[in-house]
Amino acid sequence: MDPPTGAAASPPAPTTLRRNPPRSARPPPTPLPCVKSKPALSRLLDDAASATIPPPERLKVFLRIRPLPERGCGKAKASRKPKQPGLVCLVASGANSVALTVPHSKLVDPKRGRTEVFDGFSAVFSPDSSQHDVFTQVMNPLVDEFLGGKSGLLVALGPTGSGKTHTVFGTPRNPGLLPLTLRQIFKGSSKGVTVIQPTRSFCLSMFEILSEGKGERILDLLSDASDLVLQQSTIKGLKEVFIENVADAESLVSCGMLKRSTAATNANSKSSRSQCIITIRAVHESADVESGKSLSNPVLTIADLAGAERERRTGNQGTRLLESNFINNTSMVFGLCLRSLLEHQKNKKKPLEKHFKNSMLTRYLRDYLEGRKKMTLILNVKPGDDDYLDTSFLLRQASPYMKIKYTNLEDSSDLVSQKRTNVSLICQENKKKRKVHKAEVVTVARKDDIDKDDDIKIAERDESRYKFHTSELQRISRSEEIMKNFANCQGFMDCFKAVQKLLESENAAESITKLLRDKDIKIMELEKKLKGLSYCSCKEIPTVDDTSVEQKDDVSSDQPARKFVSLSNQTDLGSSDSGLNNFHLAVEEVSEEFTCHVPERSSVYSDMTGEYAVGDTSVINLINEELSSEDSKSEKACNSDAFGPERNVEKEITEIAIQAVDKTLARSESCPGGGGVAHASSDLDHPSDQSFTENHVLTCLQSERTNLSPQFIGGSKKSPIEQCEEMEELHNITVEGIQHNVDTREVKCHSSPSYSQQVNSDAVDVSSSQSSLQLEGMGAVQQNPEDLDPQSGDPQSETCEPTVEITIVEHGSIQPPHLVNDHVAMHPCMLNGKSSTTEAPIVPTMGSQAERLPDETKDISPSKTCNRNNTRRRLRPVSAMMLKEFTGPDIYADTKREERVKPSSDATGRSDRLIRLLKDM
Ligand SMILES: Nc1ncnc2c1ncn2[C@@H]1O[C@H](COP(=O)(O)OP(=O)(O)OP(=O)(O)O)[C@@H](O)[C@H]1O
Repeated sequence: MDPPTGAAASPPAPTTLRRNPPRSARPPPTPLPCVKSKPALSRLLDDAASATIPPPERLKVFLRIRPLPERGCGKAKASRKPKQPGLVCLVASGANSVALTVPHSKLVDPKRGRTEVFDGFSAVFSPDSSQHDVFTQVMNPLVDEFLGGKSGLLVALGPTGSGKTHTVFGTPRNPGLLPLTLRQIFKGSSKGVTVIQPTRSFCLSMFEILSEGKGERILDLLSDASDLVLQQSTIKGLKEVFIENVADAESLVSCGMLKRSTAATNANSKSSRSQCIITIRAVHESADVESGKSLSNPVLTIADLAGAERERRTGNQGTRLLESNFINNTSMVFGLCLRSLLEHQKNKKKPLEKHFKNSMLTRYLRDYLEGRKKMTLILNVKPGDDDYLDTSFLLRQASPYMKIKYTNLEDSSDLVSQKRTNVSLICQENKKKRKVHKAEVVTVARKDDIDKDDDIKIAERDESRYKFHTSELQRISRSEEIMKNFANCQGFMDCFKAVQKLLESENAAESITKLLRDKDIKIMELEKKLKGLSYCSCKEIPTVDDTSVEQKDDVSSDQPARKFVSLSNQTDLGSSDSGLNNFHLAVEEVSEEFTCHVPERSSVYSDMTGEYAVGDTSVINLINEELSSEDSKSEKACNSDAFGPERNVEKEITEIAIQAVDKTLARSESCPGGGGVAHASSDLDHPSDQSFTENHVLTCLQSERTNLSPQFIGGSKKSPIEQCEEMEELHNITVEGIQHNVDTREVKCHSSPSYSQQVNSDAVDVSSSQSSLQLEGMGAVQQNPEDLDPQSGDPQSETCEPTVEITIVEHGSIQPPHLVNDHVAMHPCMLNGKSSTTEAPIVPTMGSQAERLPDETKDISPSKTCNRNNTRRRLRPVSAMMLKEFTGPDIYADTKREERVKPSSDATGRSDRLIRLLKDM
């Protein structure tokens, strides 16, 4: 055995001055006796108590200083030089203390050295201490307790290359603590106090915890089995080999050491890469018969931890570096557990942290790390200056562990009862914790599970809680997603609703707009009707105006004459009173219109400007003169007879108009532009023009008969209802008949020269015989085959004149043929010298049908289009007049309306006169 280490074996004292006293190396001051303060009785009791109750056992911490490495040790053989005395930083200053001196290379101020004394160790072994010395002081107490039935643990700590493996295992020549322990076990108690029962056997197991990537694994060093599983503090599947003698045991250990993971580093040629744990379990084959108690199975555990490594020193890379991390982490966790235990013992309020969970080693050694079993630490340090940091770190870290006390050591004699006691103690402690931390339900619940037997339940509970929280988190995240989607959908729905509302509002706006348009249209129609009514009420005979305008359309420059003609019609159909008034208004209107048209005509007909202006003005003057002279007569006649004088006024007005027009024409014939008459007649030569004119007139009648009716009837002084009925019947019948006749004639004019017979037959079918005669006469005159152009087949210009004349005369008065000629000649188209037969029919039809105008008047000068708007509605009364003149007697032939027919008899008379005129022509 090695000689016990002592002060003689320690290196020489450092030469550096101790400027700073050691912190905790000094023993605590002995309390001074206070005789006066305590009575004698109490002092006696204290002494007795101190004598009977030993102080609580503390954690034993031994310090072994390895000798300086020799030259050529490991990979660092070349780099390491033999240490010279005085180059060490750590020396044993006492049996229980060491002095750590800061090397000069580490000093900030080289002149100022600094030495730290670490005291309180159970023993300090100098570099020259033998293995036996270490075993005697470190391992014998543990072996004795083990053999006495108590479990114990020895852990070798220290940086790499500090001699841990050497201390534990040693060499064949210089065996370490484990071989010595085995020898001691089989030898028996060193002191001979306790004799091991022959019935007890021992089992040896050996395994290592090494890193596997970033994890850990347990490897059985005594078997070839696969990885072991750590459950609580028990390793499942660990092989335990019964050892019967020291040789077998040492053989097993030797085999295990061969399997241990080691590697060469810059710090150690055979550096341990794993935590190696050897357990010796004592197995009692029979119970203690005398005591009647089942003997416990103590376990003696020896752990050779891998030393902490500094990367700079080791130069590890790759796998070695991972191993270094694992080693350092395990060492750190081990130290944290001890520190936590120490803190907890110092301050009970501080919870015992569960750092043991962070590594397999600490989990396996939980009972020891939590102070329930005895543990002994042996710190291996290197004294060289180069190892100052490692040494200093270990001393600073592990020196406080010696303060750890064992107050709740388990009864090794009865493991079952000890376990129950432990459980009860832990439960009591947990109850206290529950009372203190009632509010912290979760933490308290977790603290309730300190009992190691409940670890499975804790794990299951944690797992269930984890699953529950995971499911809750998933549910919450799903709910959040749903809410987000719903929010998006809600926003989309809001947008959609807003769009729908917009569409609805747009639709409503459109419908309202349509309604407004309809209302506007209705309002405009009503306004038109109102204007028409007001116009009728003002002039009493609206047809007069229409007639006059129609003539104005035909010949714009002949408006004064047409006014008179219309006025004659008006007086013929209207009342005498209103007729006179309207006559004045018409005269004024004629004068105004004439004045307004003068520039237009002058611009268009430049060669006729002066004459026409003079002629028209003279006509107006003549009309005014005649009106002024005849005004008084008309008023008297109107007052005397409601209907009779109307005829007189009509005749008078007609005569006045004829006279005025005659005068005008007489003047115009004398002018150079008078040739326009013949020219105009030539434009109307074509029979189709006649038919076209009539056709348009009838078309106007069809389209505007509702408007014509009140106007037309308004002049007959009938009740509104009667007038409406009469006019409706009149137009419904006459329009169809005349339309048919005119269409027939139009066709006949272009197709066959014998069309007159057909026309006659149609006329007989539709209208009365009288009207048929008129139509026949017209047709005979218009479409006499003899009058047709021999070349083109078209009727010559002369044949058209009566037709035009008839049209004008039928308006209410008999007019001389020259008036008609003049009427036609005044048409701008004629005056422009356009002799095209296709343009001639435009004269009466320009305003009758707006739809035909664009096609039919493309070649018409702009001056012609100026009057189109006015000519539209002013042809209607003319047609109406014609209808009344030609069809009135036939329509009113009904016996029930004999009285109504009476007024039409006058028209019949006029028709007769018209026919006679035609015949005369
Ligand atoms: N007290 C001692 N007397 C003689 N040699 C020693 C002593 N301590 C250690 N050694 C030698 O130092 C070298 C390293 O020792 P050891 O392998 O035991 O260190 P270690 O702390 O186990 O290192 P690691 O943690 O890397 O395994 C070994 O060759 C060993 O023989």
